[in-house]
Amino acid sequence: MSVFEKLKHGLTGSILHDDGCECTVNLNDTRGVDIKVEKLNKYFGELHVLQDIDLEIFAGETFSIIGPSGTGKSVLLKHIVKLEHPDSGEIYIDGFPIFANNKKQSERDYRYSMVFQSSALFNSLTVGENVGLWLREKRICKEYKIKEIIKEKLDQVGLAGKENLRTSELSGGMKKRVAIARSLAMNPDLILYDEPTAELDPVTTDELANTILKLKETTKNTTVIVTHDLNFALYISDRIAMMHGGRIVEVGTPAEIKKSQNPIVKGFIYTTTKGIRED
Ligand SMILES: Nc1ncnc2c1ncn2[C@@H]1O[C@H](COP(=O)(O)OP(=O)(O)OP(=O)(O)O)[C@@H](O)[C@H]1O
Repeated sequence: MSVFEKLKHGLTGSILHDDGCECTVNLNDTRGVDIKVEKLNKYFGELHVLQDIDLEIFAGETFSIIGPSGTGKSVLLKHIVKLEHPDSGEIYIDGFPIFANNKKQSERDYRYSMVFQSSALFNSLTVGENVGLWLREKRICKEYKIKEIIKEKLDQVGLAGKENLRTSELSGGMKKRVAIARSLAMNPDLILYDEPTAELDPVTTDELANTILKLKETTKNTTVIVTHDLNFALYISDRIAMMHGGRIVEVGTPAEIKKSQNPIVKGFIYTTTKGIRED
């Protein structure tokens, strides 16, 4: 399977040194990473999709990028995991320029994973097989340990005991949770979600929001979410950036975004919500 195929299925990683524990990678050393985007520009032909993007996402925070359709949110997210390359500018992860230098950053690189809009599960596999796929493929842990990890991750997303269900039997919300459990299997330092609430009904969206909030209590990773679901972003984020026309027009806490006097932000709030959830 090509790297791109793996990424399409939310699988990724950065597999490094053997630390002599029961897994070839020490999965317990998760940290949150700091992301600094500096003067990032991207063109697709004549289309200037990202225009001088400057942004800092702090280690461990849950950060959402909101904005109307076609403003470059997903393209920005793809740059963070190097699925796209900029025409100019740089992204620093923990101070390390990811485009300027291909050398390994330190003795312990960072691990990341992405949850795609479609969940992108393998339908021919069971829930447990989907969650353990990356660990098995990379032979990261012994089989008994992989089973433990699958159980733990399914527990964390509220799917305890569902290992043997066929993926095709699941509802959209359950698929999304399995996709998250699979992303968590490697204990990533950075987890990215592309439109996690797309295709979910309001109740399932609420459940997903609570799952992500609960995960925050037990994981140290940085979380970056691209969404046009403003209520969802306000509910789960530490901070939010609003994108419009390829630019970042506002960055702030949910309370600051709600009170923003920026006409673009006000317009977005007005047109996308029928009543913003109170704190
Ligand atoms: N690989 C590509 N080649 C050409 N144009 C692209 C490519 N990827 C994205 N675009 C264009 O870049 C612009 C921004 O796309 P992007 O997917 O980032 O939007 P978005 O803000 O995430 O909106 P949505 O929620 O609708 O996906 C769009 O006009 C899109 O058509």
